[in-house]
Formats: sequence, structure tokens, C-alpha cells
Amino acid sequence: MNDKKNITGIILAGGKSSRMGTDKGLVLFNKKPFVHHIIKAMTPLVDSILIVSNNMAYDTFGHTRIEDLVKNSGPVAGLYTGLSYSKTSDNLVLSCDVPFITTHLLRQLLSHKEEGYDIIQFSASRKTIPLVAIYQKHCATMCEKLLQQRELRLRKLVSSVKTKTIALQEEEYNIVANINTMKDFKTIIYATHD
Ligand SMILES: Nc1nc2c(ncn2[C@@H]2O[C@H](COP(=O)(O)OP(=O)(O)OP(=O)(O)O)[C@@H](O)[C@H]2O)c(=O)[nH]1
Repeated sequence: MNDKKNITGIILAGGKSSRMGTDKGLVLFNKKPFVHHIIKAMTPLVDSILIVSNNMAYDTFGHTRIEDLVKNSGPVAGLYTGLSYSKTSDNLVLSCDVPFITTHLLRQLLSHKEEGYDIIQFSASRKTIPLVAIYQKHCATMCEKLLQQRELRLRKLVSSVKTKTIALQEEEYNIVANINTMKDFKTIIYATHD
């Protein structure tokens, strides 16, 4: 089924990856970089993909790579860059550290996109997941304002606009697990993929 509907996919792949010690999006899962799995999950749902990263290694994935408009300022800056370049109102935004994400789950987010929210995100247990979410392009304006104030917390953006949070079922939590360390990675691999 071709269900592309004027949506841009944005992958945030900047940052320091200090806890991982190496660029997280390029860590291998099933012999492919995390970002490969994210691209694969997004592809059936979006018209084009933007990778926001200053690392040229991401050029090999066959999608447009753009560099942060504001350097060293965290995910809000990555989001600001992606939304500024995007040509569509709806944007499916993912971090580069969710290698278990599936098209099926992302479709759940998209099923709410006509409801008039600025952001639609998941939550797992009580933890919200603002980097597996849909953002309206106009959120770039709020990102810019926050960056000008040096307010770098993504949750500040999420709480400043009209946000819908979709609670996942417990059995879906691992699908959105974000991997910040090799220890996180090994724990989840042993729990779910062995
Ligand atoms: N483009 C862009 N993406 C970022 C930036 N900072 C973080 N990200 C992305 O946002 C997501 C969440 O980042 P974090 O895990 O909070 O931060 P990190 O700097 O990547 O990692 P740590 O140094 O371990 O905290 C990841 O997909 C990062 O690649 C940034 O400055 N620019």
C-alpha cells in the first residue's frame, strides 16, 4: 500500500553521543547502522527524508543531509534545522537512536495527524518520547525563539505548543527504546532478540 501523504521524514543524528562514545546512529544492529533501520521504518510513510547531522558519513545513505543551523545546541537545534528545510506541514521526526522502530508503530502516530495538534508524540509508561513524533513545520518558529533564549530543553517546546501524547501498550515499549549506551543496547538485545 502506498500511503505517502505529503510528509517529510526528519532524522536527528547530531549531538555528542558522549554516553555511547561513538556516533550512535552509525552503531550496527543486525549488521546495519541504526540509521538504516530508521530510514527503513520511515520510508513507506514519507515523501522524502532529511538527515540532520554535521557528520559526512551520513551522506552514504542516499538522502539529503543538512547541517545544524545553530551548532552545539542539542535536539531543539536539530529540529529547528530539519523543520526549517522541510517543505511540508507534517514532519515525522525520529532520533537516530531508536533502531527497533517499526513502520507499523509510526503509522499509529500518523493516524492522528488531522486532529490539529502541533506535536503528536508517544509515551511509554510515564516517559514521553518527543523524538518519535510528528511536528508541524511552524514549530520551527518556537524552536528559534527557544534557541535565542538559550533554552535547549526539548520538553520546553513540547509544553509550549498544542501536544497530543499517545500512550503505548507495555508490549510496545521496547520498539521505541532509545539506545544511549552499549549497555542499554546489550540489555535490550538480550531481552528481546535472543
Ligand atoms: N542535529 C542534531 N541532532 C542532535 C543534537 N543533539 C542531539 N541530537 C540528536 O537528538 C537525539 C537525542 O540526543 P541525546 O541522546 O539527548 O544527546 P546526544 O548528544 O546525542 O548524546 P549524549 O552525549 O550521550 O547525551 C539523538 O538522535 C541525537 O543524534 C544536535 O546538536 N544536532
